[in-house]
Amino acid sequence: MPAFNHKLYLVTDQQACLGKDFFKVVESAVKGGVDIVQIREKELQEKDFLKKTLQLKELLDKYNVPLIVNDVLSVAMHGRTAGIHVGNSDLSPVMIRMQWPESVLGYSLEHLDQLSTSNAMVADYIALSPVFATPTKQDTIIEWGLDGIIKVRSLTKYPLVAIGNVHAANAAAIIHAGANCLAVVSAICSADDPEKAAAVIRNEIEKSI
Ligand SMILES: Cc1ncc(COP(=O)(O)OP(=O)(O)O)c(N)n1
Ligand SMILES: Cc1nc(C(=O)O)sc1CCOP(=O)(O)O
Ligand SMILES: [Mg+2]
Repeated sequence: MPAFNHKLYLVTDQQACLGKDFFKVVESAVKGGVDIVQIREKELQEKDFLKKTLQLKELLDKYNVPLIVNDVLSVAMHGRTAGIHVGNSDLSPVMIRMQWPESVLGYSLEHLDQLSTSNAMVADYIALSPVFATPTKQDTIIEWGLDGIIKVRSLTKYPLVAIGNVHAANAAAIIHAGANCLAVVSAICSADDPEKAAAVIRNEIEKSI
């Protein structure tokens, strides 16, 4: 199982880029301090998803930043990416681990009782889904909040990724509560200056660990 030592995780969203060039947004975010990227495409057919993934991987390889694919195992594997993120409506982490043992595998935790399942156990990191409610993804079940992070932290040593309405102003509190990594969509993708936005969040993280 690869170590997951990342701190600032960009989850891409073409729409959230608000018309800015997708690849420039990602490159700027990496220059600002993003150290892992997930490509999340809900509208693209598999062929186009793979094409965009390969293009993004070529860019990220120059910075030695790993690329994770959301949901689609075939794209993640054919794109020779670092791994995959799945939630509870996707192919299960247990099935993925059997087919792709060396992948970086992320799993979304939506209930406390999922923490002791084999799906959580085979993952490399656990995403608190969502830490705060967000307009970017509305089909969520709970809101972990800071108390939820503290609770999950007390029960597991797995790396915890906080996602959902994460931005510069709450970054320090989320890290202090016990998250290892912050995952961000709109606070970086929708910023006028994604490099600066990433740098400010990264600085908050570094000050808080
Ligand atoms: C880092 C990270 N955390 C959580 C999610 C959400 O995954 P999931 O619950 O499968 O929902 P979708 O992203 O597929 O809508 C994520 N993608 N990344
Ligand atoms: C992709 C995603 N997954 C979530 C989850 O709760 O599992 S929330 C989310 C979107 C997070 O966007 P923003 O940083 O703009 O709030
Ligand atoms: Mg999913």
